[in-house]
Amino acid sequence: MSTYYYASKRRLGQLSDVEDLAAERQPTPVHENHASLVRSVYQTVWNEFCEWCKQDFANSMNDLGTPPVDANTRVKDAEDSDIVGELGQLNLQERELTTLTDPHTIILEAPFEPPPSYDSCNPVSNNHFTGDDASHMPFLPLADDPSFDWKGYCVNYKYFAWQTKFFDSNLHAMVVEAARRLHEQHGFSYSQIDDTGVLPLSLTAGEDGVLRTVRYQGSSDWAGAKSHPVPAVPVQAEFKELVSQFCNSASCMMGFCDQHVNWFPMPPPRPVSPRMQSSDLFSDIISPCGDDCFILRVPGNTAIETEWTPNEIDTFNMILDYSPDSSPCDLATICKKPCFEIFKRRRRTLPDDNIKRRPAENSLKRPPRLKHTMFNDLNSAQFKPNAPCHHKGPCNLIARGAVVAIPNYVDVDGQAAIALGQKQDVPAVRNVVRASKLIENATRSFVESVKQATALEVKPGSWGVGLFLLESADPGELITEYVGELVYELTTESRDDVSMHRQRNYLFNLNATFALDSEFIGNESRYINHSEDTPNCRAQVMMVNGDHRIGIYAQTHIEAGAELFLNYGPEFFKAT
Ligand SMILES: C[S@@+](CC[C@H](N)C(=O)[O-])C[C@H]1O[C@@H](n2cnc3c(N)ncnc32)[C@H](O)[C@@H]1O
Repeated sequence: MSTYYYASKRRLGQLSDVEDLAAERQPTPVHENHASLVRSVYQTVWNEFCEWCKQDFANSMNDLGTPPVDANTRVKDAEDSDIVGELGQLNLQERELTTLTDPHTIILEAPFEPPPSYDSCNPVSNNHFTGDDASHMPFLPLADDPSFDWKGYCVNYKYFAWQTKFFDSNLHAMVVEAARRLHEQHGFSYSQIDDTGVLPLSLTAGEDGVLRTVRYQGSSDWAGAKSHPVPAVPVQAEFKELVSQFCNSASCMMGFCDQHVNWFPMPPPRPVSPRMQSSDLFSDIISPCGDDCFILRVPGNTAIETEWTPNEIDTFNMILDYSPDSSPCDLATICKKPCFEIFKRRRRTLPDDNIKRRPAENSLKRPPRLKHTMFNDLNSAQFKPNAPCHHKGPCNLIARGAVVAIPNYVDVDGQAAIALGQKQDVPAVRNVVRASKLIENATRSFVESVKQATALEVKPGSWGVGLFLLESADPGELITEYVGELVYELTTESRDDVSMHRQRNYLFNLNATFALDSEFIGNESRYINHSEDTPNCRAQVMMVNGDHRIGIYAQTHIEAGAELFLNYGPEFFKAT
């Protein structure tokens, strides 16, 4: 039996609605079912798009070409006419050919030397957040270098870039146009279209649904690419997504800033298998966490237990999924439950028989290794967020620069944390306002200092390229800021492999989580070479408005024209 569909602005919702309309409206083409109508519309759109593509391509090619040679045009001089005769297509009408020489052969004495390897680096003025690029491998670096351990390098990555989703703007445009027609002309809802499973991209599914990303459709001139369907995403979801694009650093003034907004969200943490059986948990405890500590309540204890709500149980189970070997004392604090109850529940949830004790490191993974090739602020072990600066004029090592953390958490002394919940408290709010003012001033002070920092020159130095001062600097003076990509641990490891091989490294260790890499983007500070004995600069990590930033300061008086040196630290040149 065939089903009839009708061209209607009305949203059909259910297929049965269609039959109710049969008496009122003229039937349009006959189809077997929803899927075949979707297929037919998509086919039409596809054909239209391909036709347009051919035409568009032909137009583009015509735009590139010179006007066709006019058969009546006379080529003026004999030399030119010879060439026209020989090359046929070449239009020399407009060209001035002055000299022509006979072709000759150049015999090379020796093959070309391979060009020296070089580092390209895009100039930037502030840090860019990259995070972790170790999940997919964009390309195999040094693929033509047999001495590069590419197998070792691949271990750093989960998969190749071409295994990730590919965004095809043409396909996207066709799917959107087919959806628009199905919705507007045939009354399909977007989820009905999805349910047929015919279109190659889902319209509504989660973050990747085509309707969510409809604004990325590209700049195609095809008429279909310009007619967007009404987004099916609920307003709240759309709003939530939009808000998430704003910088989550309360003190950052930039919309869509690439340092704070995570455009490529980190994958969620992966569940971890427990390695410790119940008895192992005792070995880490130095002293009981309180009267309810599990080490005081031996098995068989009959103490009355508290009631656990389903929500509390869910939270506990979720924490166990990701951190199954945490001590019951810690979990007691997190879950706000007596420690011995945590211990008992853990034993029930993760029975000892199911726990395989095994070595900490997965044997498939490369063992962790020391990062030898990162330099850092030599005082980083004592790193404390610097206090807000109250001084006038630029920041330097003596008038220590600017500040601290997110304004909502900082009081005027840069010490006491003010909980967000206390914002209604007037003195606290006043402090917050004053603190934000200080932070604003201090940030400006640091940024201005960097802008006004000393003039520099990059040229061949003591080791490859070096950085030179063009005017003198006094001790403590800010010379420049070290900027680059903020990368996570895994990315640091993968980039380290390439750096080690090329023996050129631009990674600056910021803290346990982040490093700054100026291999691909950075400024002139990436060229500062190392000197263990006579460094004339020093690097210092500072908190500026909630971000780690690295100031490069003069350590001694430096004369104009001198090359700058940092002490990279004892680990940098150690071989693995
Ligand atoms: C941050 S970069 C400095 C700029 C580098 N000279 C260049 O040409 O791009 C660090 C790299 O410079 C080289 N380098 C710097 N100081 C050195 C030194 N004292 N001895 C040997 N190599 C040094 C090493 O290759 C090191 O990995």
